[in-house]
Amino acid sequence: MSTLAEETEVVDLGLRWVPGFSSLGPAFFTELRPTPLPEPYWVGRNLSMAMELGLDADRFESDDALAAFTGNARVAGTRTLATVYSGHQFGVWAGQLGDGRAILLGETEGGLEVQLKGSGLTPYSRMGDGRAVLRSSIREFLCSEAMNALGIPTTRALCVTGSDAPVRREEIETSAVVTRVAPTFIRFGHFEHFAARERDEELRALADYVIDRYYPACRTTDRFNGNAYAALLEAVSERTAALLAQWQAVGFCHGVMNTDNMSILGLTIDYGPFQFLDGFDPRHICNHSDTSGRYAYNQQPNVAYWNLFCLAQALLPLVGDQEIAVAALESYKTIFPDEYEARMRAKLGLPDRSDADRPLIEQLLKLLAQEKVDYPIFWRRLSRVVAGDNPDTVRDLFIDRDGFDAWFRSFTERHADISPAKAADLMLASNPKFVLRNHLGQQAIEASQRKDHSGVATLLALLESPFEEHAGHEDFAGFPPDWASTIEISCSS
Ligand SMILES: Nc1ncnc2c1ncn2[C@@H]1O[C@H](COP(=O)(O)OP(=O)(O)OP(=O)(O)O)[C@@H](O)[C@H]1O
Ligand SMILES: [Mg+2]
Repeated sequence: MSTLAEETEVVDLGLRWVPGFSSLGPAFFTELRPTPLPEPYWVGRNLSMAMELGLDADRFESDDALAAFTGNARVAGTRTLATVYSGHQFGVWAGQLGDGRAILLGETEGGLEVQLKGSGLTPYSRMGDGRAVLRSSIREFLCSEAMNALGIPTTRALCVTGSDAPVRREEIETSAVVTRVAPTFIRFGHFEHFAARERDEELRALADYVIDRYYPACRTTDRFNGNAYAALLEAVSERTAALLAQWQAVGFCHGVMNTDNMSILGLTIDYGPFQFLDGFDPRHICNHSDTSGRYAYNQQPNVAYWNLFCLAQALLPLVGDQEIAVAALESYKTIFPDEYEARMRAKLGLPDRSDADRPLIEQLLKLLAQEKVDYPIFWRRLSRVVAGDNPDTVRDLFIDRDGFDAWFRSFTERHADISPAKAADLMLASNPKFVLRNHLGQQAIEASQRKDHSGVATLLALLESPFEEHAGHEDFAGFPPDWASTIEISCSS
């Protein structure tokens, strides 16, 4: 851990910083400096994120930026810190956790927090080394941006820097730092931390901060007799429901839905063992360490609700009434299915809702699951069929042709009164051609490990506009190779 007394180079990135999270006071964090990494190099840079941050493109390419985003130089105007949180991991109370390898640089004037993940030990590192490996940093970098381009709320990623400094996981790997961006990185676990310690004053300060900054409408609501904390719980619950609907519709498995990995803003956070489904298997478990399948794909909506229940428990001292707290979670049960159905309707090219939609979706999912049909390819091909391609391109994905034909007849009947051009447009904008499948990430990672970072840049460019055709890049939109199923992604990162 670098103490504040040590002197490091100071660089000016031309960004203006505001106190943000640090204004909450020292009960919420430890102020400290990142630990430098030797001889850093660029692995990936995201120019569009830099523009959103207000970071000048030339400055972003500079050695100053390389040093700043590795944690090797101090950024003028920042007060770097690691925050404390607790959480439930795999359904069990884990006690104090905290940013064990993430250090907050600060918040920009534009209201975005910038955080370095993998930047060294903190008081919350427990048994860890404070580092992140290149492999997992590239995955986080690419997936953050892929999710954003899919329109799914997420923390963002500005860049990845690497260093040959060794880190020990199952084997020796090299280190990297991913620079993440979000309005706030506050998690359910931050609230659980102060609730578990019965520190109501800090709990209230945190809730007030979150309401004032991110949910101001909770102050003026009539819901729950004007109980702002119940309104906050309801708002978080609704955002989480909408997020989960998007994950399920796109086929995203998070892999570690612990309460410390649940964003108070309903953002996807902590890209560890995540996976986009290849073949559609509702029981798919993407995390090799998740032996019981607690976080299997089809469990995610229920787990999110369970996690919201933990948040409700944490907020109970502020809400003041158990019945109100439970009532504030109630809308999850209607918003999740409604949002999910809306997403699936868009994937099916249906602009308006009908009672026939739910059975149409359910029958399709049953068919897809029966044969583990490739999920992204099915949807993209179906979109192209509505745009004019031969239906056999989809039919050929199924062994049970009769089953598919019966479903396709219902699908065609449902489309009878819909303009094919309109439906095709909706489908091609709802069913991505490019998703960050495990094997694509793996290829880019292996090249980067050989110091060829061009694969990261290529993937980023495709994933930043995943609904475009990108002629000449068909290889990135094809079936996964056989070896893809042997990739094991665990919590080790
Ligand atoms: N290599 C490490 N060194 C120190 N702490 C770690 C390390 N890996 C994980 N942790 C800590 O263990 C806890 C659980 O880790 P988890 O995998 O959920 O998070 P993470 O991937 O480190 O980060 P985040 O949730 O910020 O994306 C967190 O407190 C995290 O900071
Ligand atoms: Mg985490």
